[in-house]
Amino acid sequence: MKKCPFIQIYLYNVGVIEVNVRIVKDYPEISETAAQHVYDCIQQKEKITIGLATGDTPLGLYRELLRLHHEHPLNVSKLTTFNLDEYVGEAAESSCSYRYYMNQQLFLPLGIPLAQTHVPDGMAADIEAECEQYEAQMKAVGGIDLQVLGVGRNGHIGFNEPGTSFDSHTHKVELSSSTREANAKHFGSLERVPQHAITMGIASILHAKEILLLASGERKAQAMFQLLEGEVTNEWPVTVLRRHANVTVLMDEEAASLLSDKALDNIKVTHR
Ligand SMILES: O=P(O)(O)OC[C@H]1O[C@](O)(CO)[C@@H](O)[C@@H]1O
Repeated sequence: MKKCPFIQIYLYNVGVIEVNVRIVKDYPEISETAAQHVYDCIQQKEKITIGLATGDTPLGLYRELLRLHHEHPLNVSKLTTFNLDEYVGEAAESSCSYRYYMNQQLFLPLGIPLAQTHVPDGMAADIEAECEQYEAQMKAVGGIDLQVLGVGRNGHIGFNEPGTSFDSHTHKVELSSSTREANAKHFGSLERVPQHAITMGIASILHAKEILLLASGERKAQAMFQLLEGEVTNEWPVTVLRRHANVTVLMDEEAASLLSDKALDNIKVTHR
């Protein structure tokens, strides 16, 4: 991987916390950097479990990862994946489901056997049992090595909306109206967006050994400000990442646009 500035922010008013932050120019650079990191992690390990996200943000990562894979094929037999979330009531065949998204955007072109991929089953007759089983499956493979995350405008991670307990595990959630509105474009209308989803909980996410959060665009600037300069609070679920020992936040200049001079003064630039 080419050497890139690796920036650490120390916010002294909340004790010394270390969040690795990389501010790159724009979305294509986020995608390339993230894909290279994921590719390298897969290459380096004998066996790896990766947590994956949906939404618009990781699309570039998946595209770039496939490009790298086509240049120098990955051994996908050592890869297991777990997705963060799924809509309740959307079948795998529905073009609005996250299973469908993952199959199209990554799994089928990558050639990974689908049995090695996991997405919560939004059609399960017993959603609670499905949530428990999903947690058990993650545990059975030894947990997630690298979790890729996006972030909602309101700071949600996975589908953990503001107010979600930091102790939560995989569970059923009611989606906030802002999240449903943000995702309405994929369903054709707001009415068609499911009211509920299954999501890994915040404790499930924090259990990952490493977390890579991607944030692009001005829409994410407030969440980035809260993450790096606000209080750790479940009103902004993303802020919980400050409690994790190995988080990298990869954002573009627009997503970094609300960071204060004080925070930027505390940035130390090092190199990988
Ligand atoms: O990447 P986007 O489309 O901005 O979405 C951000 C977040 O919102 C979700 O799509 C859920 O609304 C998450 O899966 C994602 O991390």
